[in-house]
Amino acid sequence: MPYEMMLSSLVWMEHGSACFTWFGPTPKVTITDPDLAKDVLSNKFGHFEKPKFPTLTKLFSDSLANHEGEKWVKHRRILNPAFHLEKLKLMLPAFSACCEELVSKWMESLGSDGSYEVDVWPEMQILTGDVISRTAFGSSYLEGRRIFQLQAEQTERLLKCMQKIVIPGYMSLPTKNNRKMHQTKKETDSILRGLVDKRMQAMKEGECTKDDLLGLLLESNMRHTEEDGQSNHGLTIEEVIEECKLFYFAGMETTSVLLTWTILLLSMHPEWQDRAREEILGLFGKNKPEYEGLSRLKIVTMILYEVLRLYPPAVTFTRKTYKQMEIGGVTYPAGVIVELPVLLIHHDLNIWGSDAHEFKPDRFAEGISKASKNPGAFLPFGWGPRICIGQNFALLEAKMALCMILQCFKLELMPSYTHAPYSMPSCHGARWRTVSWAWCSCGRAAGCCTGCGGGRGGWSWRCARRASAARATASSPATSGSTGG
Ligand code: HEM
Repeated sequence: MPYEMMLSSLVWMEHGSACFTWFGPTPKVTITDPDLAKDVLSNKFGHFEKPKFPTLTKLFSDSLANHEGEKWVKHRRILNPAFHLEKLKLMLPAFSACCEELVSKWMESLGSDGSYEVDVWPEMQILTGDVISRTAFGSSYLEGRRIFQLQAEQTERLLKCMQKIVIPGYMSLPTKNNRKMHQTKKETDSILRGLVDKRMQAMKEGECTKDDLLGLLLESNMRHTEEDGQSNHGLTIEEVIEECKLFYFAGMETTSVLLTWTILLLSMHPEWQDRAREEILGLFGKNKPEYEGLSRLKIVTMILYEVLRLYPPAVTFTRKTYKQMEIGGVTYPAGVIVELPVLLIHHDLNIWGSDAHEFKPDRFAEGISKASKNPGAFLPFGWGPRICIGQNFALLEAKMALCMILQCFKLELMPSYTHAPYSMPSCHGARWRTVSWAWCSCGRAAGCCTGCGGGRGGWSWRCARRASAARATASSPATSGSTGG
């Protein structure tokens, strides 16, 4: 675990809800009071910004997640409608097509005893990568898949040189790794440009649907060109390309981590698995889930919230003071990093009770606001103006996947699974954060991915210390006669 994170963690235990450390030469305050965290995230006076890493932004995605000020407002305004419920409903067939592929693959893999050992995390990464490909690129989703592979490779390479990235100019040196990263960016941009050009042509000829994410972004581009030719009103093609890349980074890894933990926890808590399945079969039987039914799922929603509380895919958020600013009675100068460790807020015994570390979906029975002593202490998707734009997308996708899996399979935990969760830089996708937190809910292990050499990066929860992912047994009720539905 990087030293500063260990230090933050220890200092926090010793000194309470705000503690001070250094991030290299930059002062850092870690705030665990949810009300103060929400003050920071709501950014009422515009005094906070996201910490900046221009070289990384250029190599990965210069998009909504990095923009500030008017540019952010413009991009958020254009992207928001793509995630409205009406649009999400149109994306449901893409969600279910991807889940159907997964379920069929598992079915075909069943052995003579009617069961199949599943390495859950990679399976969920493929699923959520496919969902992004299909919802972003519609019928061109197979070409989209290649982008997803390239983005994953790019992340792996970045993690390799993470320790050196703080050396000024390091990323401009012609090292093998750096050259490869520039090549990968070029290849990604060129595939995306090809997809965009093809789609623009089809849209001009009135051939093509505008209901996938790419279609919606291009519509904004076309409107701007047709109406007044001013770049203020729509996205340029380059901006569309950058936003498409962001969907992979922001939407793939996070949702796969949510689904992986959900499957793991349902395997560990068969009583909740049975309750979820009962609800699902009651609403849909063996039919394909539709939107109205998905929005009525109560038990499944409670389970997903509890998983997001215990293992939030984004474990910490960071901001930087842009001007002098007071937080909780302390005045900070410009340039201080403010870290908001959501993971710790979600496990605070004073807020969630003495069972805070346990899986108890019942705490969400009366909704988020009644789940703890502080209604604002549940922040898996962030808060304020920069709250996750894809939260409804992610929850709908997760519900669809769970429904279709539990309709067909009973999940059991493999005896070889070791429960030793720790946060780690995400090797197969990215949520880039400047600093992070390593902490273990079971108190047995904390550390970061030795394969990547640790360092700063995107962090997500990893579920087993030894295996690359946890394994679960899936057995088809149809063939094994077990209680699957
Ligand atoms: C379980 C799944 C997800 C989780 C836990 C999650 C979490 C988050 C969090 C915590 C933030 C705010 C970060 C901050 O304030 O620094 C965020 C922002 C964002 N998320 Fe998600 N996310 C998820 C899924 C998705 C999906 C599926 C998409 C898109 C397809 C997406 C797109 C974005 C974007 C574009 C932003 C930046 C918003 C802005 O800066 O205005 N996310 N996400």
